[in-house]
Amino acid sequence: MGPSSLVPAFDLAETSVPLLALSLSGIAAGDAFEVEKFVEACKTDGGFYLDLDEVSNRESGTRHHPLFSMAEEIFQVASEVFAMPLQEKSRWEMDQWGDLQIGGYKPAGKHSGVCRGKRDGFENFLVPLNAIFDINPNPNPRHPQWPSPLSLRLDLIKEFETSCQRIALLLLSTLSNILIPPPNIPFQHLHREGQPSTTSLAILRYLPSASRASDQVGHMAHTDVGSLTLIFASSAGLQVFRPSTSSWVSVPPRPGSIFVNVGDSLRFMSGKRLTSCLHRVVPNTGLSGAVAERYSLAFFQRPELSARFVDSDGREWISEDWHRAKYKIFRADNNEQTSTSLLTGKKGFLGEWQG
Ligand SMILES: O=C(O)CCC(=O)C(=O)O
Ligand SMILES: [Fe+2]
Repeated sequence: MGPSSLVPAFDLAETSVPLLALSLSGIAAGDAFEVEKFVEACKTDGGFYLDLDEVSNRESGTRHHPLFSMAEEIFQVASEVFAMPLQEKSRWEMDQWGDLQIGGYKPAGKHSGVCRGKRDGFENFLVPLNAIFDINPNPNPRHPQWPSPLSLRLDLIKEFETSCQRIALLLLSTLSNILIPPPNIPFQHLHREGQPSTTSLAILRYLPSASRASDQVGHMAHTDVGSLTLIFASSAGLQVFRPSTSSWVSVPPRPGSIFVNVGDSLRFMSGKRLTSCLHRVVPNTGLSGAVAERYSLAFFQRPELSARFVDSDGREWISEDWHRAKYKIFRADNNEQTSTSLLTGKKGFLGEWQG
C-alpha cells in the first residue's frame, strides 16, 4: 500500500450530517440511552456537542451554564492580553516552559498552517493547571508572574479550569464504567487531582486578515495529545474529519453547547476502541473575502505525566514522552509530518484545506 492510497478518496468541506449533540445532565444521571450515544460518538467521530445548559436549568433556574459567561469574560481578558506588543508577549514564549512547553505564549506562524506551504494563523496563551495550583514542576521559573491582564483574572481562570476538569472527569468515569472492566485501571485513576500532568487551558486568537490569501492561515489538521478536550469558540471555523465518510464536518458553535473531543492518550488507554478526533480550523471568511478574527478556549485534559499506554504501533509510552513527541511533530516541516502517523493518526495524510 503506497502513501497515496492512505489519502481519502474525497475531501468535502462540509457534509449535511452534523455531529451528535449529547446532554451533560443525561450522562451525569446515567441515562442509558444518552450514555450509549456518548460512547458511540467517542467510538465513531471521536467528537460531539455537549449541551451544558440543562444542568443549570434544573439546579439554579438560570438559562446558561456559568461556564459560558466565564468563557465570555476570558475572551475579554484574551483581547487585552493579545493586544500587548509582540515583544512583550514574547517574554512568555512557551519554549521557556521547560521541555514540555505546557505554558506560555505561541506567536502566529510558529507551526505549519491548514493550507500547504503556509504557516498557522493563530496566537495562543497556555495556562497549565499545574502552575495555577502550585503543583510541581514549576513550569516557568523565569516569569512566575503572568502578564497583568491574566494575573488580574487568575481566579476566573482557576474556576474555569476546575469546572472543565470536573466535567471531563465525569465523562471519563462514565466511559470507564462501560469500557474498562475491573481489575483494569479506570481512566479517572490516571487523572488524579493534585498529580503533575500537562493539563492546560489554551486561549487562542485567530488573526483577522483582509483576504484569505494571507500566508498565515488557520490551524493544521491534528489529533490532540491528551484525553478529552473541551472547546468554547466565538465563531465557526472548526472542522472534524469523519472516518466513516472520509469527509470534513463543520462544527460551528451551538448555543448552550461546547464541543468535546477524544485525544490520543484516551484512544490508547481505551485499547484503541475510541477514536482520536482529527480536526482543523479553517478561515472564517465573510462575503467580502476578508477573514474574521476568532477566539476559542480549549481545555486540554491530559493524563498524569507517568501514565502508561500503548500506541497504534504497539509501542509503550509514558504520557510525558508522548506529549514531547507530539509537540515536536507540531513544529516539524510537512515532510517530517507526513513521514509518521503522529500528527494526524494517518501516515502520509496532512488533511490540508484546499480553500
Ligand atoms: O480553535 C479551535 O476551535 C480548536 C483548537 C485546537 O484544536 C487546538 O488548539 O488543539
Ligand atoms: Fe486540537
